[in-house]
Amino acid sequence: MFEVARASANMVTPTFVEMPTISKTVGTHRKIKSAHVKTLSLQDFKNLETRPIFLREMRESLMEIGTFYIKDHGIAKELTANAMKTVQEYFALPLEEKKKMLIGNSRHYRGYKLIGEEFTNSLVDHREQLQFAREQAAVESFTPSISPDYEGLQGPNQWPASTLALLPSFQPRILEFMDQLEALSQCLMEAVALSLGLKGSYFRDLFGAAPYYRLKCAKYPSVNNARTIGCGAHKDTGFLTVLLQDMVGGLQGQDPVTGQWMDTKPVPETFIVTVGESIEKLTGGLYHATVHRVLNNTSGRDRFSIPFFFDPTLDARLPYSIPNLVQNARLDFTSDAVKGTIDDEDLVHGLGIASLKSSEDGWSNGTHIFETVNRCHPEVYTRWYSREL
Ligand SMILES: O=C(O)CCC(=O)C(=O)O
Ligand SMILES: [Fe+2]
Repeated sequence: MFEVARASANMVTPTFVEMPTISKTVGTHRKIKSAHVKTLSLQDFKNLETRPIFLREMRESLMEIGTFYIKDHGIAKELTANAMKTVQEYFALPLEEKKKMLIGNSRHYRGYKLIGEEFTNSLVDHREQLQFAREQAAVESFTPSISPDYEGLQGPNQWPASTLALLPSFQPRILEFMDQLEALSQCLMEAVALSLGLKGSYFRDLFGAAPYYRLKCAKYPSVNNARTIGCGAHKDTGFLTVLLQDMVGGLQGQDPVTGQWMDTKPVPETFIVTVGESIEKLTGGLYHATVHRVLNNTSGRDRFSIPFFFDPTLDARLPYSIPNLVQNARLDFTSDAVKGTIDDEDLVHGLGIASLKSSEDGWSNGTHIFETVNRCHPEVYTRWYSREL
């Protein structure tokens, strides 16, 4: 469906490209007037009077582009600024210090990754990375090549004592930021469910008590060499991504109709929200996972971003698609159930969640996530999971 473009050799600092107004139908449902990424206010979702408008805009954004900005999200400005600051301080540490936290040390795919060690579409991504996930005890019974691989993803993050001594607020700030992003993601998934005409708790039930999430902190150093790319073109693979970026710019999404790249400009006090391939699959393509990339950074300033990837619990089994989704018609979001004023049990379309969990018919979320992280960090697999162990 998409032509996945690569950075061209003469690519320079990105400038905003206003998309031409076009009207074209994609598949059976997608009518695009312009590839404009909307800004939605979470307060409009929380306010029952404005909720129907919010849901309409969310549905439209996810059908047409797959991305929107969220503002008034409830995460304090200071907390977000501190998270960004602590990430910048971490990346400024000497390489020897950062190497104490190498991702390869962790069976749970947590830690630091040097620049030039990740590839997307055979081109090296020009960024340093630091990975976290929910702080949990490891699965004690995990045995490589006997247990499902994905059980190995669960576990603690790396917190080297010397790093914590140098950056005392590092650990609490990261953990607090993940807690807040989890709460925001739960709320957004409730809105996604309602926007699809499902009951509000549809995904919450699917997500289980401990949704699996990952926080990726990235530094894209400013370089003179134009022949690299910050991060190659891809779709996120899971359910929901909530991304914080600084003011440098460089993130682009691909217009699903024209294939043109458009800048996802930094907007202060917002997060960028995208849905991934799992949602695209579950909705039978109704909701679109945006192809995106990060240009090579030649701005003269280092760029930092913090995407948060939110997915169901690792042992969840998911349906191949949600049956009976309304594909075309504009939904009427004014019913009492959508507005949260009555119990929304009656609103369920499709399969009951309980029957899915025990069913062998669905696909394994854990296996899907394991494949994703493993594609990005094969060195962890080689060290901890390979069959020769
Ligand atoms: O750094 C960014 O702005 C985007 C990164 C990204 O798309 C990813 O890591 O999946
Ligand atoms: Fe991405």
